[in-house]
Amino acid sequence: MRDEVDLVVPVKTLDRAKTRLTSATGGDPVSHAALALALALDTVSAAARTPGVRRVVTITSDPAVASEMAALGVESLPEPGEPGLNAALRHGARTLGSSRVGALQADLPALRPVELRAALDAAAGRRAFVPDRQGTGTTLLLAAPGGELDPRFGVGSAGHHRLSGAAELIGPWPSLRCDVDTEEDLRLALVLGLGVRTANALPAWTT
Ligand SMILES: Nc1nc2c(ncn2[C@@H]2O[C@H](COP(=O)(O)OP(=O)(O)OP(=O)(O)O)[C@@H](O)[C@H]2O)c(=O)[nH]1
Ligand SMILES: C=C(OP(=O)(O)O)C(=O)O
Repeated sequence: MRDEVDLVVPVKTLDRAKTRLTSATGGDPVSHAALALALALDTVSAAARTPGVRRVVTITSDPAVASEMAALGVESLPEPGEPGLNAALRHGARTLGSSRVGALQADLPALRPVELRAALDAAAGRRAFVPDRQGTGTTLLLAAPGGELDPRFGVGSAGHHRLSGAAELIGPWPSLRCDVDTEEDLRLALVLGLGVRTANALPAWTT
């Protein structure tokens, strides 16, 4: 039987999220929040449909995000007292107490379950990470079974995860490596095939 994994997905409050994408929505805060939410919902929906992913939990202090996730059947945990992305992920991983845990970024709107499954298989029981398409950031970090996640997300996180001893996984998984930070990333994700929520929240320039 396949090893099962529980995934923690961090989501900032929508009014602070995806600032590098602000120009894509013409500076309109309502459209921007809708796009940021759609990115996260499509990511989580694909992750939850991946065989062997037992549970997906978001970490967020935004009640609108928690409520939309609940409508998908996905539970949310509040942020811990300690600020920051890595603190949120450590808190989520420890709260879940899973036999195997991973952290997945919330901005993968083209994510295909078959590609996430292939990356989980490639980890083969190791603590491992998948770099983003530029090779500098990280889209997925997996703990070894029973091991600590030890997240080191932030600028240059691929290098930090590599230095921390995590195995680097690079495979034919464009949808897993295409995190959407900028308009250029959004255009590429559109070509790969966006999830339905992001497709519906796209700014006018894409149509
Ligand atoms: N819960 C939580 N999630 C965070 C925090 N910081 C970043 N994230 C999430 O971590 C993921 C990766 O962050 P980034 O790719 O930098 O996204 P972002 O911070 O929304 O985008 P920028 O504002 O453009 O930097 C996104 O899903 C964010 O929502 C945090 O402090 N708490
Ligand atoms: C926080 C990260 O995301 P990005 O580089 O996309 O901001 C990361 O990759 O560690």
